[in-house]
Amino acid sequence: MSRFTGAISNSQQKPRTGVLLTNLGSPDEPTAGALRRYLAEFLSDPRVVEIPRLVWLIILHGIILRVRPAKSAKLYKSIWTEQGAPLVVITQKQKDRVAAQLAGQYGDDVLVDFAMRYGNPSIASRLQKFQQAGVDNIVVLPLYPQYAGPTTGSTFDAVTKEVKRWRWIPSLHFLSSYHDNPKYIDALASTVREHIAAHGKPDKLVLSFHGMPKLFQQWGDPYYDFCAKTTQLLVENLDLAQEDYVMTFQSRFGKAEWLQPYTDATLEALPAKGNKHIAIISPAFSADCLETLEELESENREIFMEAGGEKYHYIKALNDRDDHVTMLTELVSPFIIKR
Ligand SMILES: C=CC1=C(C)c2cc3[nH]c(cc4nc(cc5[nH]c(cc1n2)c(C)c5CCC(=O)O)C(CCC(=O)O)=C4C)c(C)c3C=C
Ligand SMILES: [Fe+2]
Ligand SMILES: [Fe+2]
Repeated sequence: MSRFTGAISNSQQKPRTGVLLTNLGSPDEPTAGALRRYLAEFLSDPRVVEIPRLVWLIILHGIILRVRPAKSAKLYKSIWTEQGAPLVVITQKQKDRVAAQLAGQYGDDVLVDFAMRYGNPSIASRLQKFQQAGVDNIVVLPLYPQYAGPTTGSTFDAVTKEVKRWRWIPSLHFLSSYHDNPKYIDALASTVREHIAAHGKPDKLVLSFHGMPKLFQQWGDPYYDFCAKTTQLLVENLDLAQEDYVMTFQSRFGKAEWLQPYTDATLEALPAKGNKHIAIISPAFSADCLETLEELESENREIFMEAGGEKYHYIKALNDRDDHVTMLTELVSPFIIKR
C-alpha cells in the first residue's frame, strides 16, 4: 500500500477548480462531551497556544478540559439554533450563495464547498472530496479578514497536512488576508450606515476585534497591524473623527496579556466619559458566532448597561449579505480555471 493517495476517475466531465471556504468551527452539539472534543482539538494546536508543549498539555488535560467544557456548553446552548451552531449554519449559507454566483459564471467547471478548522466538516474530508472529483486546481479562502497565525496560519497547516499526502499535487491558491479589500471595507461601512439610519448616530462606534496574546504580535504576527488598517479604512470611509470611535480586542483567554485595549474594560469605562449610546461592530468575524452572539450581544451589553450605559447596539457580522457574498466571489474568481 502506498503512503500517497490518489483518485481514479474516468469521468470526462471533471470540474477543474475546487473552492474551499473555511472558518474556525464549532462543537457538534452544545454538550460538555462535544465541547471537550472540540476544545481538545482547538487548544492542542501549537498555532493557538504557544506554551512549551509538555507544560501546556498537562494544564490543558489536567485543568482546562475538566472545567471549561461544561461552562462553554452552557454558552453555546444559549445561541444554538434548530439547524445547529450559528457559525457552521452561516458558513454553509455563505458557501451556497458563493456557489450560486460562481455557477452562473463558470457552470460545472467549479466545485464549491466549506470546511471547519476544528470539528466538522473537517478540512481533510472536504479536500478529499475535491481529490475524488478530480479537480486539479484548488482555491482556499479562510474567512478571516485579518491574517493571524492562530487562524489563517493554522488553516494553512491543515490544508498542507492533507495535500502533502496526495500523489498528484494540484495547483493550490491560498488567500492569506483581505483586511484592506475595498469591497470588504465598503460592506462594513454599509452595515454601519444602515445601522445609523435605523438607530441614530451613537456617541461612540466600538470596533471590537477578536484578541490574541500580545507576545504573538511581538514575535511578528501581523494581526494587530491588519486590524488597525481595517479600522483606519473603515473610519475614513465613514468620515469619523478620532473621538467618534475606538478599536478594542475581545475574548481574552488565560492570564497572559493580550492585545489592548480590552473590549470589556473599555465598555465599562465609556458611560462615565459621557458615552451612553454605543454601537459595536466586530470586523474580524465574517460570520456571527459564540464570540459575537453571546459575548457581544449579551455579556458585554450587561457590562455596559451596569456601568451606566443607556443604549447598546450590536451590528451584525456580514454573514450572507449580498455585498459580502459578491466580495467573496470576486476574491476567488481570478484563480478559477475554465475547461
Ligand atoms: C486560546 C487562544 C485563542 C486564540 C489565540 C484565538 C484567536 C482567534 N480566534 C478567532 C476566532 C474565533 N474564536 C472563537 C472561539 C474561541 N476562541 C478561543 C481561544 C482563542 N482564540 C476559544 C477557547 C474559543 C471557544 C469558545 C469558548 O469555549 O469560549 C470563535 C467562535 C467559534 C464558534 O463556535 O462560534 C471564533 C470565530 C480569531 C479571529 C482569532 C484571531 C486572532
Ligand atoms: Fe478564538
Ligand atoms: Fe468568548
